[in-house]
Amino acid sequence: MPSPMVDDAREIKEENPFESMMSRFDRAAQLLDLDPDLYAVMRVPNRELKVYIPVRMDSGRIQVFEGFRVQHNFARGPAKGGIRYAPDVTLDEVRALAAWMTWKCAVVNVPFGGAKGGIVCDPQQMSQGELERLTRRYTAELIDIIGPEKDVPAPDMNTNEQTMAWVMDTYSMHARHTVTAIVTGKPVELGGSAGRREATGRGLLFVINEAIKRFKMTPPQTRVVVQGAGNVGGTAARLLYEAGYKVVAISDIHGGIYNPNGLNIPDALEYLRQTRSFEDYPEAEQVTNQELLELDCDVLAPCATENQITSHNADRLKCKVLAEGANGPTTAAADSILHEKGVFVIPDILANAGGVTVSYFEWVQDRMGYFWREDVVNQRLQEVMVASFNDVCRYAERHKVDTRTAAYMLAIDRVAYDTRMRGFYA
Ligand SMILES: NC(=O)C1=CN([C@@H]2O[C@H](COP(=O)(O)OP(=O)(O)OC[C@H]3O[C@@H](n4cnc5c(N)ncnc54)[C@H](O)[C@@H]3O)[C@@H](O)[C@H]2O)C=CC1
Ligand SMILES: O=C(O)CCC(=O)C(=O)O
Repeated sequence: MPSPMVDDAREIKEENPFESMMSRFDRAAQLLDLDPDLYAVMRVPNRELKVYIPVRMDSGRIQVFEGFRVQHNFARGPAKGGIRYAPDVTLDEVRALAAWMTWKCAVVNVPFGGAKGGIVCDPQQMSQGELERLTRRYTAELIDIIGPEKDVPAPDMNTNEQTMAWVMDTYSMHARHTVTAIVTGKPVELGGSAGRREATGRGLLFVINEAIKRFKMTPPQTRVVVQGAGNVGGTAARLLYEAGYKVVAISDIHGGIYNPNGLNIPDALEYLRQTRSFEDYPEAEQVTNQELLELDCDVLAPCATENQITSHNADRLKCKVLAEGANGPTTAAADSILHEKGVFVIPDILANAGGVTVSYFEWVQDRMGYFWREDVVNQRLQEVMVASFNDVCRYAERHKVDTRTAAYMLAIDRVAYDTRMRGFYA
């Protein structure tokens, strides 16, 4: 038996998202034989900002929250990435998420770099007024480093269209005119794009459609398990259900439900909306999030948070396809286990890139002042997702590497090319 201390040390390292991101980056950089100077530039973030945000709570007292914005890379354009509100956000997590944005934007070839923001808070315990004051003050603290040509925030876990409307309004107050292109994921009525709300889940559907073709399967033959029922998981489950897939399980943070014959997803999501939990949902077995990941299925779509598939449970997965809707749901230590098992991985930086792709469309529409129909947005999203899926698969075949390594290599290659051409590291 390993001593608990040794085991704990390994666990802490394995579950640090920044370590997971860096170990994949290093492997891809090595396989690309990346120039050492470029490696030195690309392995670190461009800028990290830490802010302390005083907020007057409803009680009348001031509470000070810690917040971050990490701008990882600008080589391909303005930095881009969401803002996360959660009690356990750390700087290392935001660093990893910012880097993943750089690689993701490069995989789908949109002209952005990568950034991410986070505030350590528990939004479930805060009123709308407290959240609004927190968001406005955080935006004011970032005002010098964000902007349509600098860094364009978007929603992530526990933030939404309302949060983005507050960011846009605060930025616009400082600019003395309305600046819609400062954020994406806004309400459609305020310059948001049709289809952005569903874009990450829809993008996931498009790449799953491509992946099952490789197994000669059709949607009705394909059993899908979805972890998470928020913007990404809830939307993906609904769209997969509407496309004829058999969605056999879904969960939220408290646990999930399973029916091997398939769930009625719109009904289950409505139940969740009304009762705020899947508990006691009829005609389904209750499962924990750990049990859900190990269910017999064809496609497993972790769409909740990081570190769900680790060296401890990867060998117990039963899926053929792992479609990573969340950022970083799999630790680097689990990669080789999945590879040996022959699981076809659609890595996060490809699988969940539908969100930032439509965010790019939103930024373009805001700058044009001309808005596209939803079917046009969805059609263009499909083109990008299918082309990017094929790019990654071709790259994997040509270089004889797994799909995750291929996605990193493709992304790093593109960012390195632009960095070298600009010459700003010289
Ligand atoms: N919203 C977006 O457009 C994009 C989000 N992502 C990523 O997708 C993931 C989910 O984001 P959203 O759906 O936007 O967040 P959300 O806040 O709308 O939903 C998160 C869902 O995951 C569940 N959850 C949270 N912690 C959990 C845990 N420990 N175990 C099981 N379930 C848990 C929640 O109950 C909720 O159902 C995150 O990793 C995020 O970074 C990636 C690309 C774009
Ligand atoms: O839409 C965006 O700009 C970024 C969404 C996001 O945070 C992500 O893809 O992880």
